[in-house]
Amino acid sequence: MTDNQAPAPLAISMGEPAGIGPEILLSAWERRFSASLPPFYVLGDVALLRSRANALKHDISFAEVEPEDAVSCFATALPVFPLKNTLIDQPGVPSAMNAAGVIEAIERGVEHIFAGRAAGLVTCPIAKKPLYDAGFQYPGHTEFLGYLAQIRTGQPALPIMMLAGPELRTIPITVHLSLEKAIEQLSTELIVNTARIVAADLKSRFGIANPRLAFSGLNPHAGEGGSMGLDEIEKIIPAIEISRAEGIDAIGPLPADTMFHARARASYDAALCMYHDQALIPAKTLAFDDAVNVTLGLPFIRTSPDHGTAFDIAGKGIAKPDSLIAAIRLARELADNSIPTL
Ligand SMILES: NC(=O)c1ccc[n+]([C@@H]2O[C@H](COP(=O)([O-])OP(=O)(O)OC[C@H]3O[C@@H](n4cnc5c(N)ncnc54)[C@H](O)[C@@H]3O)[C@@H](O)[C@H]2O)c1
Ligand SMILES: N[C@H](C(=O)O)[C@H](O)COP(=O)(O)O
Repeated sequence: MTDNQAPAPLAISMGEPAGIGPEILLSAWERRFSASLPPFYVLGDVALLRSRANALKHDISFAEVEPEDAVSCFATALPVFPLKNTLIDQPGVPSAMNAAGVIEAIERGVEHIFAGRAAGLVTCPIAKKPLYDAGFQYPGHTEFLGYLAQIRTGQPALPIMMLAGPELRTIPITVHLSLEKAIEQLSTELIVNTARIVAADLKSRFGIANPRLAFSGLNPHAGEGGSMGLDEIEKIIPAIEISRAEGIDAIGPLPADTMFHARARASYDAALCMYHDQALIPAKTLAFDDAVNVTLGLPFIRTSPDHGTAFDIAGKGIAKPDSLIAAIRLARELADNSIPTL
């Protein structure tokens, strides 16, 4: 970007076509003025978006564009960068046939960011199963984006999932694994590496000068002194001690059942949790409509709504765009405030 150019727009991948991604995109664009949304373009399939708009009676104009033209047409038409792969339009019925297009949208978003054509990537939800059925090797966006960053920079990436809502930020240290495998994967090294990235990104991207991190226990009552499990003594406490020695303001291990009430939340800026549900249940319970999934540890900005594909309501026109709107706003804020690392 030069001094007299508008900042690059945000790219939004359309996500799973059979889910609510297409319709929340339409609704978000319709609220572009009332919600003061920054310009964005969709990496998607115009025919599918148009057909969903017609079915749901949205009166929307579409413009097939290159990213550079998205800002100028954003006020009057929903800008769409067309994918090479076409997508089947069957709300509520996911198909592995759409996997190539779903993956292409994410890849192109990253390509546009590295080319300076997009300021950040917002991803609409994907369903993991149809992608796995088509041979996709990554648990979700988070790990796939880490891979894409790594092949572009040549640097190893440890992408970290964070759910950020108005009152709580949580990080699952292990993510899309069975509980049994999550416990196996949990290690002092993984906890320490995660804490380093969280502390660094809360400083550089979220403007928190000295982030306070709270670590959960794994077992009931954080192990009750070793009588309900040894993971706290063997893995978590050593990780907290290493983090403190590195200058991170770290507390814990805290019993996970009592660390999310309002008074407890006031004592930290982010909660590092040992497995997926420990982190995502409080985040989504407190702020399902407002929380955003942010990937830390990447050399670019990526946000996403906190919810999934919601097949049960896809195509019905009742999906709320609020979390997507929050994800768009946060991506713009982070892109504008972060120190560029590309
Ligand atoms: N970022 C992502 O890509 C992402 C995130 C979470 C889940 N998923 C995927 O989504 C699929 C479905 O997951 P799930 O059923 O556990 O969760 P979900 O978030 O899709 O749905 C849970 C419940 O919330 C409702 N809901 C979700 N979003 C809504 C919205 N915007 N407005 C109104 N109601 C909404 C749904 O109708 C459903 O009743 C899975 O395949 C999962 O892998 C993807
Ligand atoms: N576990 C996440 C959630 O429920 O919000 C999720 O599936 C998203 O994962 P990716 O952003 O890695 O696709």
